[in-house]
Amino acid sequence: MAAMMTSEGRMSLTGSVMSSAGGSTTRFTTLSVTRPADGITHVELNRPDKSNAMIRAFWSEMVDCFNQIAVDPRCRVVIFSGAGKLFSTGIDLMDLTSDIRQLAGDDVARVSWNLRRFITMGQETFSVIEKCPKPVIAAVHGACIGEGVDLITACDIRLCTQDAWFQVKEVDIGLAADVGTLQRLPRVIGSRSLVSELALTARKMFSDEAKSCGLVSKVFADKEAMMAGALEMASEIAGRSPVAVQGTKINLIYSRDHSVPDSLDYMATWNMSMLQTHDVLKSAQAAMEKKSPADVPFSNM
Ligand SMILES: CC/C=C\C=C\CC(=O)SCCNC(=O)CCNC(=O)[C@H](O)C(C)(C)COP(=O)(O)OP(=O)(O)OC[C@H]1O[C@@H](n2cnc3c(N)ncnc32)[C@H](O)[C@@H]1OP(=O)(O)O
Repeated sequence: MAAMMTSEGRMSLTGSVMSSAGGSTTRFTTLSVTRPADGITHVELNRPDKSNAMIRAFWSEMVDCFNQIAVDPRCRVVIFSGAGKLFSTGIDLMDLTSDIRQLAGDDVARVSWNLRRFITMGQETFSVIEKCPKPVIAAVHGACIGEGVDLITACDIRLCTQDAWFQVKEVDIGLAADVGTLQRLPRVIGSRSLVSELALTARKMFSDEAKSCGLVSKVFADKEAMMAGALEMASEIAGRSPVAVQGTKINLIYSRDHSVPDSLDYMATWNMSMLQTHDVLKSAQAAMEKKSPADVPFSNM
């Protein structure tokens, strides 16, 4: 697959075409996938003229994209952002109404069955981020609404710009959020009271509050500064042992969903093989020699 420099000086995997480890290629219409530096994949929501509203093609493209990233040994960390003036206005409202109207089934059971499949497909769109062992850094500017919040709560790290705002908007369009926010947001920000307030009133939460409640870990002056910060953070992660990094993501998510004893048990089983990696010896030696992990060549995984 050809790699080339974009007009912005980034390394591009031929625009919105992504190659899996096996060499097959997928063309995305709603996502742009580039490689700005070694080990770093940048996935960008790419419908800027429609405020990155999420259409049905986006759902399946997300699944394909993250399943490919999961097995791409060249990718060690992902940055996720939105093209244009804002991150995303959530589900495409035109799509939503036509999808619901066109649901097949000649009685209530069959219509419900198909609606359930539709909802679980929507859920998988964002669950794939969590299932992908590579850490994902969400970089949010401007509005992040509805499904945009579903998306970022499935990411591992969230950054935003000073002008960013977040809105759990679903109650305003007559539904209970059903593709991840109600399940993940309470685990991201500690206060269930705040989660309930945001989800029940659909009020906007601006960047300062997002930082103080822990939804984001850093706020940047503007998008340029945020993307530079995201790239710097991604480089820090990409320079470390992929065995350590991916094991950390997987075990953090496991422990979020299980008891401490169960998680410790899982961890012990995980590391009984992973501790045998060469990366431990290499890293320990580098530490003794006062070298940075970034100076140690770790093979891809
Ligand atoms: C199974 C799953 C079921 C449902 C899940 C739902 C979760 C959700 O996502 S709920 C949230 C839905 N989103 C919204 O309610 C936001 C709608 N958008 C807005 O309110 C505004 O766009 C805005 C954020 C206030 C920004 O306004 P402005 O700066 O004036 O831009 P616009 O002119 O409105 O937008 C530009 C362009 O984009 C189109 N667009 C924006 N958002 C959506 C959207 N969500 N769906 C479809 N289209 C959208 C807008 O129509 C404009 O298009 P033009 O062709 O230029 O008119």
